[in-house]
Amino acid sequence: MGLIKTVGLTKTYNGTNAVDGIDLSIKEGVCTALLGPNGAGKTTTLNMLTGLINATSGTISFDDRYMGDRRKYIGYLPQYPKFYGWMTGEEYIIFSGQLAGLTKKEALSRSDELLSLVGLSEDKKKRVSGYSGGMKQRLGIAQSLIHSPKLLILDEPVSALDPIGRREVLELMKTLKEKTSILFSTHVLHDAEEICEEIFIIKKGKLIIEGDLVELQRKYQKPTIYLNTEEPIEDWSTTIKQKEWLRHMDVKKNKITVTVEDMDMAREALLTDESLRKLKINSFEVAKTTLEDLFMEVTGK
Ligand SMILES: Nc1ncnc2c1ncn2[C@@H]1O[C@H](COP(=O)(O)OP(=O)(O)OP(=O)(O)O)[C@@H](O)[C@H]1O
Repeated sequence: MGLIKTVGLTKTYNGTNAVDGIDLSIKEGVCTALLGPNGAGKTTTLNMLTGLINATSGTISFDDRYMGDRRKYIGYLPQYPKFYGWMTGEEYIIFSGQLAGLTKKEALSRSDELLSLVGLSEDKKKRVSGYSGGMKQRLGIAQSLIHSPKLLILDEPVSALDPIGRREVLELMKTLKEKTSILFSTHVLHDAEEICEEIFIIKKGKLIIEGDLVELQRKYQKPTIYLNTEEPIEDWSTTIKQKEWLRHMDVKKNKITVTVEDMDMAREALLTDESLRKLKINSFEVAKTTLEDLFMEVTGK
């Protein structure tokens, strides 16, 4: 079984399912992204996994090896973490450590270790109010690791950051995933593609695509021809519909997207097609669809 598994996970607010029967299995030793547009239900899902809110229905189970309250095994960084700006980074981590049940001495030593891990050793005596966005996120990640969790859950950890902050946090996540399983939410496919092995795409509370990132990238990498004509195309598609090389065709006014099995056959057939030759062609582009195309399509962007 996965490190954490949900069956039929559902959260209903005012009669509407914010999360609608999601079955997830988060693997150990893997970085997983929960992807989806705004309002898809990512935060609600993560909040149920962390135990911050209760599910309306469905179950959440942690691997049998980890007994008792699952919060012992989860480190969590919310989407909008709050810090005491007047504390130094070090004081904040020590304070968090003591809240997590460490003695002051243990918290001090753990804070040294964690602040070094997140690259904040040199700034540990500075007040948090003077930290950049990226530094604050890294401090938040250090805090979420205080009790050595098995699974680190990060809600949109880079969304609010400038490019430098994003890079800092993504690089840190790459280092952390070597030691800790990570589940993070994002609405940016590129972030997931950069650091994840597994992805779950949700939309309107439902899971629509899941699996190994490389397999999904391969699966959705299809040869495609994008055709653009001067005039809208009327009923041209009927000649193409029967072709064995055609996988899918989408005609929108003067734009045709033809996803094909065999690019050579398709190219030749299209370029010699009588009805097509009568059209004024503005562009004929040969490319490959990507997971990004699919993501854009399913998220309606
Ligand atoms: N406490 C609440 N009461 C009522 N509706 C809520 C509550 N929390 C979330 N929702 C609704 O549930 C849906 C999912 O919200 P959620 O915050 O989980 O989405 P999200 O994918 O994290 O979006 P974002 O990227 O904008 O944070 C939204 O329609 C939201 O308005």
